[in-house]
Amino acid sequence: MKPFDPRLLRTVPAVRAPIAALTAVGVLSGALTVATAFALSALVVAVVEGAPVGTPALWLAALFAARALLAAGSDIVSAWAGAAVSTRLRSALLRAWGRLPAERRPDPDTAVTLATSGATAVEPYAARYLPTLLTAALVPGLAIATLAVVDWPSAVIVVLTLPLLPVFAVLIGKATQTSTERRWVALAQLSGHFLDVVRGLPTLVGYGRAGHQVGVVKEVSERHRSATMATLRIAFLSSAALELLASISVAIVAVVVGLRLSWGTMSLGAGLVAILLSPEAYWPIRRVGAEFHSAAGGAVALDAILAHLEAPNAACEGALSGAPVRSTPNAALVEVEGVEYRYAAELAPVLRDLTLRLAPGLTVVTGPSGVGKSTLLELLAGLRTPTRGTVTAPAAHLVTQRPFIPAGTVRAAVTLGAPRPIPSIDVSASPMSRGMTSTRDEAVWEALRRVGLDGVVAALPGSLDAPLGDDGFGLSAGQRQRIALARASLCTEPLVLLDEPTAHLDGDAAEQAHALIAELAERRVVVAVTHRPELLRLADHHVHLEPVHGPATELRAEVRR
Ligand SMILES: Nc1ncnc2c1ncn2[C@@H]1O[C@H](COP(=O)(O)OP(=O)(O)OP(=O)(O)O)[C@@H](O)[C@H]1O
Repeated sequence: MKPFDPRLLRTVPAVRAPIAALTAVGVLSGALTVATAFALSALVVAVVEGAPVGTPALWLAALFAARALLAAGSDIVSAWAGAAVSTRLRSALLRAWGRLPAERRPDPDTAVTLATSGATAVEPYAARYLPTLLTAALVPGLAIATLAVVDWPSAVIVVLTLPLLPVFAVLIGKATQTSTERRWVALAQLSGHFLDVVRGLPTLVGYGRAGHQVGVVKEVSERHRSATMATLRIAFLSSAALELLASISVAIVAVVVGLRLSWGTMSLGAGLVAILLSPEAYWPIRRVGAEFHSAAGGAVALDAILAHLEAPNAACEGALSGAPVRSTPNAALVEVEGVEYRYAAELAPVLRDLTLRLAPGLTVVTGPSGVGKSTLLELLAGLRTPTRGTVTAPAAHLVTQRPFIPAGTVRAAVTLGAPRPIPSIDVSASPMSRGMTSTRDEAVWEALRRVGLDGVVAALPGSLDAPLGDDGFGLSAGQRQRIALARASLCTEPLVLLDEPTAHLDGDAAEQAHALIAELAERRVVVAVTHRPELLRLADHHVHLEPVHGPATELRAEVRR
């Protein structure tokens, strides 16, 4: 954990302006403090000597007002800067992960922690700690230089005692680093575990094991609590230690000034300025110590976030250096050349030495469970990178076994991923006229009609605007599949990949869906993994995968009808 990580300014250039503005505010406020010390001592001297107090009092009031205005302005700028930094880091992370193939993306626990609490934790680091650090590099110099002019012995005392503060701050910082890292690991475990529990809740409830998770979450939370308390203990102790050191140093200056005043070797004005100014030399460094503790979590999070933001570059370099990966032709050509795929280096390959050339039309992929059919679709979609060989494919639209349905309206679920505007389609055959308000809605109704869902949606309150819960809550498995197929019919990608698209459909619904798939295959390359003989009968090409030697899969047959 470095006190200052210049990668933040490099990777998120947008933060430079707010940090510079906050630093300028800090330095200006330091300069005003020096001026206030002079005005205050002039006022006291005037009172003691019975001189007119109007001018110094006016100056003092003006300086106090300016400092109050600056403090308010700095709060506003720092709140804005903090929010801007975390928002930009979050979107940079999501963009970077979106560009990566699935197997290079971080695991969901890490991703959730970094993009939520991680990015938020950087706020105090960027908005408070960094400006304070830069202010602390400038303001003590200003205070010491002024002291040297007004009263050089006081300046010497400050110069000799000031370095003790950073030395102690570094020693305490080392202890904080370990405890902060421990707290961060505990937080990642807590959120990861919580995510797993939420995901598996239906299964846990089904097996009567949900109650047990309460104890597990409690135990992980307890670990997080004790790690947080350890960090807070160090933070409070270190602040107290730095305060004590600074107070002793200021007391030394005050005692020496007092003695010299009593001996008559120093004027009252110079003595007052020395006593008022010397705390200003220590104050910014003490504040750095305090801010460091509130920003320590952010510094660790920032380190992890920047490592993730820099990783995609490394991945791109790997691709350019000749590793076999997917290439994207302009034509709708789909080729798989000598492909091997392993989920992890230590695991046996799932696919091995697979070579395919897929022509326009419907290709049906069959094979026993676990043979690697879904893996093949993910390779064709570019979500996975082959460990050996090449995949050449145009942009693809993938319908997975359990399609994702966003929370929102039926319209949003059907048009997810559809181009804007939706390409015009022939709706003359559509009997559905209710609720048609625009060309986009007409296309949505037509897509729903093709999968036999138009009647169901029209009967819903709000029809296309009917709300759907999280991940399509409220839809049956078959309706979810039909919405995904309707979505596929609106997409324009030249390659359509369907993983068991009609597994949950029977009778008429399956027949309608098969007809739609065959229709899609008239214009594009459609690859469907299925166990249904009805869909196989419609296929132009058939690819059968079989495990041959051990766990690896080889292509057993490619039959052209
Ligand atoms: N994330 C993963 N990590 C490790 N192994 C995996 C992972 N996902 C799948 N596998 C393994 O890869 C093999 C192929 O899985 P895949 O889902 O491609 O099979 P499939 O032919 O589509 O099966 P099904 O017909 O049951 O859907 C299986 O043995 C599976 O256990």
